[in-house]
Amino acid sequence: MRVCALIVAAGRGTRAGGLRPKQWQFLGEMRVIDHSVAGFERHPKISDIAIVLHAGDMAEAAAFEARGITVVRGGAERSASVQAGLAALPDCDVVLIHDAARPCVNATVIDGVIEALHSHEGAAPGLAVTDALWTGNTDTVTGTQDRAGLFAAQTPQGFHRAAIIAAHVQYNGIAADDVAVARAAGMTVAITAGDADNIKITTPQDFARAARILEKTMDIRTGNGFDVHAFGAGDHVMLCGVKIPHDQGLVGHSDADVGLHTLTDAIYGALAAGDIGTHFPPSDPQWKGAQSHIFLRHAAEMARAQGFTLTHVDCTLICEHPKVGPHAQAMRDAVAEMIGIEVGRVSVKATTSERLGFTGRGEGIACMATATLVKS
Ligand SMILES: Nc1ccn([C@@H]2O[C@H](COP(=O)(O)OP(=O)(O)OP(=O)(O)O)[C@@H](O)[C@H]2O)c(=O)n1
Ligand SMILES: C[C@](O)(CO)[C@H](O)COP(=O)(O)O
Repeated sequence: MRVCALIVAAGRGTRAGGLRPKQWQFLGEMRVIDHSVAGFERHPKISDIAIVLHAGDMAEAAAFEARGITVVRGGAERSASVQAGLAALPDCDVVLIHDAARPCVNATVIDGVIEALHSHEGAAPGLAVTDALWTGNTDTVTGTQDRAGLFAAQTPQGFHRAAIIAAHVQYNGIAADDVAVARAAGMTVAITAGDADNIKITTPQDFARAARILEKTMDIRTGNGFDVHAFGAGDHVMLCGVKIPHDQGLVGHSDADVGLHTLTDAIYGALAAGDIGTHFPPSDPQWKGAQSHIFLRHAAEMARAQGFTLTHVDCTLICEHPKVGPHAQAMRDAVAEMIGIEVGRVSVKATTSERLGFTGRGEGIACMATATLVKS
């Protein structure tokens, strides 16, 4: 299932105040909209992102477009902005529609919506109302309201793409959200787990709340890895999961895939969880001749179990031969499959050492790698 995100940011933020609309104001180092977009950019299941901007903010479009994000001009009401975004959306099966004004969205909330869309036409996060509810005028309670069965609606609200486009076309009037539009068209919408931290910035006080939430929840880690294997007898080498015919092999306890070992160490490094030898000791005979994807999958699974999303890996192989370029795409595909992220987040490249040192003399292959992990 191909999943797109549509982030609406064309409102004027009148209730929040400030010199610029709320989505352009800063929360720490980044603007509100940047936090919201980053929540989807780093999510491994999101393939494309479109954002909707106000006509007066289109000067901001180029910076997003340079990152591969589709930008479209919004309308006077939120639902008009959503419709403009839906019309410009890249090809996908389902779309998650999110307020730019919700910068603290996390991967668990997004995952819940995506999961529910396998069995429902629509799905959106909600929080059961826990406070007592009153009706009132400005300073006096005029009545109470039963809270049973009431939910506070959040975004992202997810739908099968064709169905929500049709629902918006036939909707008359101004909708509170896309769930209202979907339900008016007869779609069923599942309620998934919302998060009290997934607040919408609406009033001036919400900026400080959102900043506290982001400070508390964001954990970004970078790990690096380095490994070397010597050439020995053989007729092929394994590099990043790809078998490459060569007049020598690489020597090692396992299949000696120097690329996968380095990537594995980069992930363990980001988790501060030792190195490949800690988890798969070379003294243990069960790993003799083992396929190295076992090690990389273990590291990626460990990251996931600790609540991290692997957002990017970058690996540089250092050798004179074999030539890596013709195999780089197959290597990227293989690594992406092993660690369960999009291939666009996997980089495999190579360099020579200009005939200097042990790699230059063709005695072995070295590799360095970086992995980025995010918990939000
Ligand atoms: N014509 C509009 C109105 C709203 N939005 C977006 O819809 C989200 C939720 O709307 P809301 O919080 O009501 O934002 P504003 O309309 O900007 O706020 P206000 O009502 O205070 O002016 C925001 O990300 C906002 O930018 C939009 O894209 N186009
Ligand atoms: C879509 C929404 O975020 C759901 O809670 C909300 O309805 C949009 O904002 P508004 O404050 O209701 O305009």
